[in-house]
Amino acid sequence: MEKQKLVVIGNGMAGVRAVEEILKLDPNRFSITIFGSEPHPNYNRIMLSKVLQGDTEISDIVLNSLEWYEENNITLHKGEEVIKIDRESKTLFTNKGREESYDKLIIATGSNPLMIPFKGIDKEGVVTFRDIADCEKMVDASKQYKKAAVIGGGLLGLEAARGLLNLGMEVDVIQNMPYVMNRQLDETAGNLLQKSLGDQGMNILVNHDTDEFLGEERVTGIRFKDGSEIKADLIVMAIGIVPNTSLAKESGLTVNRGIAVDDHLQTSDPDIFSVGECAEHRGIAYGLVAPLYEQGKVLAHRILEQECAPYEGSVLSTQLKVSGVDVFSAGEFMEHEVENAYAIKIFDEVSNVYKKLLIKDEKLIGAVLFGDTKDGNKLFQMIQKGSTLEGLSPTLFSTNSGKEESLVASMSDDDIICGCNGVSKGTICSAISEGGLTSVDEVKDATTACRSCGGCKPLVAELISLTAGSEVEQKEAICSCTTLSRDEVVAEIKEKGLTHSKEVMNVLGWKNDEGCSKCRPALNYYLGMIDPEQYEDERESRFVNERMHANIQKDGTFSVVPRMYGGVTNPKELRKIADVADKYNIPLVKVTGGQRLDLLGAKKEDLPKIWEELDMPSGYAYGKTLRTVKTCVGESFCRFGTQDSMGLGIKLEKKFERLQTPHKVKMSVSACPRNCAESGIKDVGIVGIEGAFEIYVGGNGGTHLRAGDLLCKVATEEEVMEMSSAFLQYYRENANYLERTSAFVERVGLAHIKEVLDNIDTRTELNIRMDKALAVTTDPWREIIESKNTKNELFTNVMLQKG
Ligand SMILES: Cc1cc2nc3c(=O)[nH]c(=O)nc-3n(C[C@H](O)[C@H](O)[C@H](O)COP(=O)(O)OP(=O)(O)OC[C@H]3O[C@@H](n4cnc5c(N)ncnc54)[C@H](O)[C@@H]3O)c2cc1C
Ligand SMILES: NC(=O)c1ccc[n+]([C@@H]2O[C@H](COP(=O)([O-])OP(=O)(O)OC[C@H]3O[C@@H](n4cnc5c(N)ncnc54)[C@H](O)[C@@H]3O)[C@@H](O)[C@H]2O)c1
Ligand code: SF4
Ligand code: FES
Repeated sequence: MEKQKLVVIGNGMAGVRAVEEILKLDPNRFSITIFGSEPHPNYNRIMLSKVLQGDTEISDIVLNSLEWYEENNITLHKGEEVIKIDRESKTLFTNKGREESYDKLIIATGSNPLMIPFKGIDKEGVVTFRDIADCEKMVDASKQYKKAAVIGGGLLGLEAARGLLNLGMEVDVIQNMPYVMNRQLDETAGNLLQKSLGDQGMNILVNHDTDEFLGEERVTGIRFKDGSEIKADLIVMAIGIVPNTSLAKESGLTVNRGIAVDDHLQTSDPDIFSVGECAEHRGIAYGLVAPLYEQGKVLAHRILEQECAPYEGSVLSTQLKVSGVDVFSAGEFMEHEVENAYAIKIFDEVSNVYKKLLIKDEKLIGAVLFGDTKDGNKLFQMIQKGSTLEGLSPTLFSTNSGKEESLVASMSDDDIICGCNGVSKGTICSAISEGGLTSVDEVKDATTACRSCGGCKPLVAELISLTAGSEVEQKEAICSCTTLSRDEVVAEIKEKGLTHSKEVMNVLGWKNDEGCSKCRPALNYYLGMIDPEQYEDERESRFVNERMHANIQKDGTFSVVPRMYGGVTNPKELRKIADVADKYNIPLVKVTGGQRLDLLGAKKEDLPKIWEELDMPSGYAYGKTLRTVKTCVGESFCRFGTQDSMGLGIKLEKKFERLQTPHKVKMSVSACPRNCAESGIKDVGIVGIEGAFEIYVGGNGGTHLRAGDLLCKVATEEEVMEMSSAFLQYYRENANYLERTSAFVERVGLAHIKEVLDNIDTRTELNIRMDKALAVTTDPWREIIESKNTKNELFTNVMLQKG
């Protein structure tokens, strides 16, 4: 039988997923052609937020590679826009002059960003956030401009704002309502979120109605209706979306807000279907992938004339993709907007945990969670099923964030783990046991779970542990270029004697020959850690700060922090610093939390001269290395001091300076339990007690505040040096790249670390390997000053890459 011709307009997430569903059911029925106006294969639009935030790269977010289209005999016309549909002759016309006939047509043209015609909206510097091109525009703008304003405090606006902050811009978020995410949260949760984002550096202006964009050719600011103004040289419009229906409308299909479809995604023309954000089903045009993927499944059955339950609409759940903020909303969220509904609320103002459940007819109809969202999935299931509150775990009403048992074990097989892709616990568990799967990426390939927003990864990882149990250790691939975990990669490097990142990628069958932003720096670290004597550092694999040996600042200048061992300095050093600050017009000299001086605002081209004139070692304030050893004044001056904290701190810093570690390491020494040097929140913190020292490990004073665990008590400074060295070497050899000691200690367990380090032979071997690693380190500033080539390459003629 000759194949029917299926044409899809729109090469986005919903259209291509519908095609995948069709191919799954019957790969031979249609000859398939897809038109996409973007010049890319289908990519994960959701992850653009993460690209902007610097967590991943464009190359990592492709969902269907060009090979996939080829393997499935799909003709893809990318970068080509369909401009007309002639339903009479069943023919399409494109902007490149092509005519294409069809038997069946799917319209999956998505949405356009909503634009309000504010005066001045056509000025340069006003952008939307919808596709790769928009993302690139924002990244480019951030290199030249400083002040961004995002109009719209919804999911998109807040994710864009976080990205722009990460790109070094100052960001105002303009919201015309009393609080942010008003379409998903009540006021209490909205205010908590606002506070938390404010703490991250976002300046949120609520109840602000934009009147006009100011400036000549390029925007320079915004005037509000109350007459007030702010400066802005980049404006991102994120005030919602409008279904892209113009083609459908012009061809005479029934269009309301979106293209009207029935419960089988058929439009008013029996040979034309529509799916995704452009389609309107029972009056709703959805803007999240989960419903669009559900639609794709039903469409596939219908177009292949196979039996399938109709699509009856979806309940929505959302999560904001901004790290450090846990917020969840599903179903109804305003009790007074639903007749006869009431709410159960808990608000712990100390830990900032808020939970609200909405109930009607004793059934759960909605939930809002802030600060502790791990029950989100379970609640979402209950809302979808219309469950009663019976059987609701009492832990749901706890505000003890993060400490309770996870609920994944208690979920039933038909509970959905991956909301975006509708994958149940049962499906994932079967795939794990039948396929012997051990990594999240393998589960993704086998089931599609984790393929969209990635929010379900922790649950999938937990299921791998639960299902595979002790037989298989749960593993997570180091990045999407490979299915191998960190431990496997390290073992292979050792066993096969691999010496370069490229060689690792080749020999271990990397999917992407060039690697990605995750694996390149990680491999560079692992190779150096395994064979410090032979390995040559691959500078190009490092993040920008580490390549430049200085921290890049918002305005493109750099900061210079020379070493001050133990936070101790002298008049000679201070004079040199003052002279350099004067000579190179350093705008700000700041005392850091690590007890040293930071020269902020240095010009890139001045860095080598500044280093040379300072003639002090690099303080590595930019590196995945030992940063500082903070000390209290101790017995020399303090009447409580029982130990020489400064002396010991200087010894530690001199020993471990320049040590490459999986993430930054901070140490400190306090000479009594009053702990003036904050030893309880350092990666390695020493506390002097009568006649002995306590060593604490895994402390963290940053975003994830954690008190260190007492590793041991020792009597002498020599033992402190030996034990700290053994711990740090064990961490270097066993932690994942970019894993802080706090996460490492929690993951492997203090008891395990104690057991390893209690063994005198192991401890000695760790110390020997540590000494080998330290023996080959040199001061990077001095190295650059002495190498004309590196100096030229880095400081005269290079473009900075994002890193
Ligand atoms: C930054 C960002 C973050 C997001 N985060 C989330 C999230 O966390 N969770 C979630 O569920 N959803 C999220 N979304 C929404 C989600 O990405 C969309 O719901 C989804 O991509 C919609 O799929 P679609 O196929 O309908 O539209 P699109 O993915 O937009 O695809 C439509 C495609 O059709 C093409 N097209 C349009 N007209 C034509 C034409 N005439 N000819 C040829 N091609 C045409 C367009 O260029 C586009 O590539 C996010 C969206 C953005 C922008
Ligand atoms: N994490 C996620 O799930 C996620 C992330 C990004 C985008 N998305 C989806 O992308 C789509 C677009 O997101 P969005 O945030 O633009 O839409 P939205 O409709 O969710 O939010 C728009 C926000 O802009 C505000 N607004 C409207 N007009 C305004 C004006 N004139 N001035 C200031 N503020 C104004 C609204 O009050 C609202 O808070 C949505 O479908 C969303 O679900 C989802
Ligand atoms: S930690 Fe103890 S010894 Fe050190 S300065 Fe504070 S009080 Fe003095
Ligand atoms: S929940 Fe979004 S990918 Fe699984």
